[in-house]
Amino acid sequence: RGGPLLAPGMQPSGPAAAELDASLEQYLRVRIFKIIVIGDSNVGKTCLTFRFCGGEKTVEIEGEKIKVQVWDTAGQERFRKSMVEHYYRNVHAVIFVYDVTKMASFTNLKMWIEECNGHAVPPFVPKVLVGNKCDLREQIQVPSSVALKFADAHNMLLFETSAKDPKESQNVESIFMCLACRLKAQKSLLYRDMERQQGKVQKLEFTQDANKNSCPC
Ligand SMILES: Nc1nc2c(ncn2[C@@H]2O[C@H](COP(=O)(O)OP(=O)(O)OP(=O)(O)O)[C@@H](O)[C@H]2O)c(=O)[nH]1
Repeated sequence: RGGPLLAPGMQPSGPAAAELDASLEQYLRVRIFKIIVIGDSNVGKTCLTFRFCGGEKTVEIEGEKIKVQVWDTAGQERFRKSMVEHYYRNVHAVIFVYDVTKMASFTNLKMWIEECNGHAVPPFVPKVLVGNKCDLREQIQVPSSVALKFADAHNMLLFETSAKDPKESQNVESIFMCLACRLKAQKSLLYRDMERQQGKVQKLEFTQDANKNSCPC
């Protein structure tokens, strides 16, 4: 990628060819995970996305490079209409965001979940709930206990964080890393399943695989 195109007869040989092969193989092997960020307008979706290295980052999990692509969506209806199909297409994970200082943004989550389900996002697609703006301690309207109950009921993990507080940047990072780990764990199960169908693996080892990925969450 990015290098000159070589005419037939000018192909590199020896170590140069091996290097080219290795980098091509590595390039082709990088899997891309698409994560979308959803929630009311002004809850901090764009700020959270930017905290995660401007929205795209290649991470290494268990020796495998994975490109995590975060799609920031618009909360306002008038901006969403034309784009919404595009956002949900082939999505690998979903992050629902609310503002801990705005109860309405929390109660509206039901509507966002319905929208997500309405776009046929399969149930196995991992979803997490993020309560943003925790730095505004005096203005908190959504108690953690209520959010946790909601997250449990919808089979999601809950993260409370702040996209503005630099001390929380590690926490923001761990939201995306957690999803990347889960996705990688899912994919390796898929690969094992395919190998099993081809008679290469005798038994599926779900627990062992999950442990191997040492997910931070
Ligand atoms: N105090 C505080 N303000 C935040 C935080 N995250 C975002 N903001 C502010 O909240 C406002 C909205 O942030 P955005 O990231 O644009 O929100 P959004 O959800 O992308 O909004 P839409 O694009 O309208 O859907 C901005 O003024 C941000 O500076 C946070 O963690 N703490």
